[in-house]
Amino acid sequence: MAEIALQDVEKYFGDNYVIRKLNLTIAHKEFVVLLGPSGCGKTTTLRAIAGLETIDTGDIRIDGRPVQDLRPSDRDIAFVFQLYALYPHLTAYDNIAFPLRATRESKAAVDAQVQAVAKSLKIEHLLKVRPSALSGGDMQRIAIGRALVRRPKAMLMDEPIGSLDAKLREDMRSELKRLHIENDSTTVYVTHDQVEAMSLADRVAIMNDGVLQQVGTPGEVYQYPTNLFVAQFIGSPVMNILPVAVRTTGPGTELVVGNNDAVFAFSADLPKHLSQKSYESLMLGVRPEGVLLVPEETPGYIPVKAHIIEPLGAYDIVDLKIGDEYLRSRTPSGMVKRVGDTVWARLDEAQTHFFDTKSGDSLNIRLG
Ligand SMILES: Nc1ncnc2c1ncn2[C@@H]1O[C@H](COP(=O)(O)OP(=O)(O)OP(=O)(O)O)[C@@H](O)[C@H]1O
Repeated sequence: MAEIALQDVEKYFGDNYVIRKLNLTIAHKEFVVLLGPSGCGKTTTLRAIAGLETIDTGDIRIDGRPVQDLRPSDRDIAFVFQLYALYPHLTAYDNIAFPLRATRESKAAVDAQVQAVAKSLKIEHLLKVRPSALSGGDMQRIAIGRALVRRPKAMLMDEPIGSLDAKLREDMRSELKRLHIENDSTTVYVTHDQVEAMSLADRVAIMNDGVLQQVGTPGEVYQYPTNLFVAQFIGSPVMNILPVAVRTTGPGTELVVGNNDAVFAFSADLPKHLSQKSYESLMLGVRPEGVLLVPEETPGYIPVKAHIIEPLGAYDIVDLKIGDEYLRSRTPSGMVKRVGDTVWARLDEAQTHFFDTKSGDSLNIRLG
């Protein structure tokens, strides 16, 4: 069992808060990713759980037991850093076996555990090698092996694959996922890479400026972002955000962009209170896949001009210019032939979001 609970946790460095009123419970066996831009307090949160950093107020509990007064070594938690922190003079085998030295287990028992971890990480052939002769990916496998060998209740990982090249990062992502399934240890993982977060996490906890913004499954944070920050931090290319006004018509509603530069028809009725909001107070959010394009004039679609086309192989990203605003659309590759071409656009109502401009909060209007 290892449930990690943070309650009203706050941390200050001097007068600046780094973590503010953080409430987050990581369930037994859960894989939670702390995601956010550089400096938002992710590492400090992780170090506080590990006991490497004190907190100013609040409570951190592991399996219900307050741990603030426990030393890091008494918390039964393993830590993997971005930089491998291996002992250069020891072989991979001895690096992995290192945490078991203090346990006074027999040589045979230590060997069995090291071999089991090496097998699971597919590094049996590297055990006699010293770190200086290993690639970055292999060094990180050894560092993970050293963390796993103790069978800790919980694993804390701080950007463990951040320094690897793109291909290796992808391989390691799948391996980390498999290892988590095999080992079942509660995992808290820090990254600023949203793709990594989405692919690994049971739940993603998004932080900004020391404040937890939203916690949810990758699907929840992608589909129902709680505010403009989350909406634009999750997803690539980023969600389109533009000021709009809502106009009620006979059969439905219209969304007006700019000075009548584009008027998108909505078949669904939008809540009446939206039409009272002005351009300054209402933001439309729609992901590029929610901006639907067709090459020919079609009822329900409005004409727009292609401004930039980015061919990405599997699909294209097409920027449309609407007055002073831009709207990005994800389209089948080659559908829009040339920059300057007129194409026809409509918004997928089910994929639209509305935000209050001032607070940035989602108005929680779900259509479709
Ligand atoms: N020991 C310290 N003394 C003073 N300020 C600190 C200390 N450690 C961290 N900070 C500051 O606290 C803030 C949060 O740092 P933290 O490392 O937790 O952020 P992060 O989200 O993990 O960022 P990164 O991804 O860049 O590591 C930063 O502004 C950082 O400069």
